[in-house]
Amino acid sequence: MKIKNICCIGAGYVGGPTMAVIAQKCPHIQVTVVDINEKRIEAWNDSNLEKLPVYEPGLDKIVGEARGRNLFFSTHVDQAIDQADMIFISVNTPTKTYGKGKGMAADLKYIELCARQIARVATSDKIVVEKSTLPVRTASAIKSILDNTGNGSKVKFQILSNPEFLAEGTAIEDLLDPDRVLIGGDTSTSEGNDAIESLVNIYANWVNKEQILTTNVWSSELSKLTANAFLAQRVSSINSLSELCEKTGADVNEVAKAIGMDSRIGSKFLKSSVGFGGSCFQKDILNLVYIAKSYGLTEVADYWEQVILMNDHQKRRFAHHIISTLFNTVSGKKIAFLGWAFKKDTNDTRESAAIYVADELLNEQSQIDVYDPKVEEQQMYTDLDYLNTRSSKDNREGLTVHQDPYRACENAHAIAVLTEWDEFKTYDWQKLYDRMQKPAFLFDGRGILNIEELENIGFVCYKIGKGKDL
Ligand SMILES: NC(=O)c1ccc[n+]([C@@H]2O[C@H](COP(=O)([O-])OP(=O)(O)OC[C@H]3O[C@@H](n4cnc5c(N)ncnc54)[C@H](O)[C@@H]3O)[C@@H](O)[C@H]2O)c1
Ligand SMILES: O=c1ccn([C@@H]2O[C@H](COP(=O)(O)OP(=O)(O)O[C@H]3O[C@H](CO)[C@@H](O)[C@H](O)[C@H]3O)[C@@H](O)[C@H]2O)c(=O)[nH]1
Repeated sequence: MKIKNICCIGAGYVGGPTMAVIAQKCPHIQVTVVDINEKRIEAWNDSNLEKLPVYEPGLDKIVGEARGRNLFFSTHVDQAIDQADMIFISVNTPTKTYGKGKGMAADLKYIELCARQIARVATSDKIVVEKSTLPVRTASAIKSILDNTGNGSKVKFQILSNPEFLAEGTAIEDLLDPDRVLIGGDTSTSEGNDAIESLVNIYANWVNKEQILTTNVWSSELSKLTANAFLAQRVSSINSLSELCEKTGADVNEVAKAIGMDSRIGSKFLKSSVGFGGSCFQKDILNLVYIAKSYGLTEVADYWEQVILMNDHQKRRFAHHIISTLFNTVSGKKIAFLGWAFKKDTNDTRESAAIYVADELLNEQSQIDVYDPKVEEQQMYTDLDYLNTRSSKDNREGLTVHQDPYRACENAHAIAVLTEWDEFKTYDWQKLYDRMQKPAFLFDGRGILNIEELENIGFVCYKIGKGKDL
């Protein structure tokens, strides 16, 4: 089947950039991205490309090129579903916050709503593509809803799994030049194979066929969770060793370089940090743990859960190190945060380590002053309020947001680097030092600053994973 019209449900961090790239690379296909969030759609349609709801390097240019030509953002979900030959579901699948599986399982209510809506609205055959990250075997639930509700008896549906592997901050490069594209489908029927081929042909407009991998649906669904678990495991592994480095006089960056040069290990994802964040790693590993438990695989579940426990420890450890270094009290002391996003080059803050470190320090009655080049003030308060640790009013009193890093650091007792934004390396650190309380402490949670230079200025420095010479 030659696809002419695509609908994507969910205009978020995945739906927006992914569809923008498909539209740019396939001018012959009309792509409509729909969302129930009117504000988000308005922002995607803003004539000022700096106001797009997702910040990603290079995204503005691609949206500018394709929008209005064959890329559209709309709130008319039913209409877009009905017109499409292929529907991507790219809605959020957060960790459940209630009921059975609370705190572990993926909440699939948005996925189910989409499936029911497609079944209700569709009047012609559709290929439905799972773009969201889903527990293994979700496709069978979607198929059952599609086949048994609405027009399901008259209209034929094929379900594909096409998980997205882009990382935020590099989404456009990842989409334009992916390591692989994974497509899972019903390989046992000719209709299933035709559907797979339709999607392969879309990606083949810019991705080499050798990099487009086709599998059965369950392998595809499980590979996504597995990839994230392996990546996060590397970060937790190196973070666990950062603590040992600090005790023994080793330097975690040197250790990472030394082991990463072994081609069997590889050098990527070995950067020790204040802990991984982002909307995916924690959620997807918890989901994997939940699935393993639900099959009675206790050892498998415990093995992967440790990746999360290590990450929680790393965030807490960083906050406690700040407190103990500042003479065991931060009450009334001003701590400047450089960075709030979960990594550089994104405005996304979901599960950012900064939120948890701030929460620990606010519990100790510290005053926090934050500067982040891309995160909006309101988002930081929403992140803290979401934890439900204290009142909104207390969060606003405890945390102040600045537009200027030098103002954020003025009179601070300490600076903590929580995100690895490149601009932090270019600051006039002497000027920052001069404006701070003394001793001026610096906690580099991302290992990006030149500690020797900062110590020469007079800073008392802590760099994650760097032990003192014994
Ligand atoms: N963020 C990433 O880097 C990333 C990468 C790969 C995969 N994923 C996966 O992709 C999925 C989406 O993630 P995201 O970060 O884009 O989420 P997001 O929260 O940024 O976007 C999801 C959007 O879906 C919309 N939505 C929810 N229900 C809807 C409905 N019934 N009809 C129309 N719109 C609806 C929401 O309003 C929201 O705008 C998740 O499953 C996630 O795990 C995310
Ligand atoms: O060596 C490293 C690498 C990453 N991180 C941290 O790990 C988190 C996640 O980073 P990254 O994986 O680069 O960003 P995400 O956007 O969360 O992307 C991950 O999650 C996505 C959602 O599922 C997947 O699509 C991607 O392939 C996967 O990399 C961030 O806090 C990083 O700072 C480290 O601390 N050290």
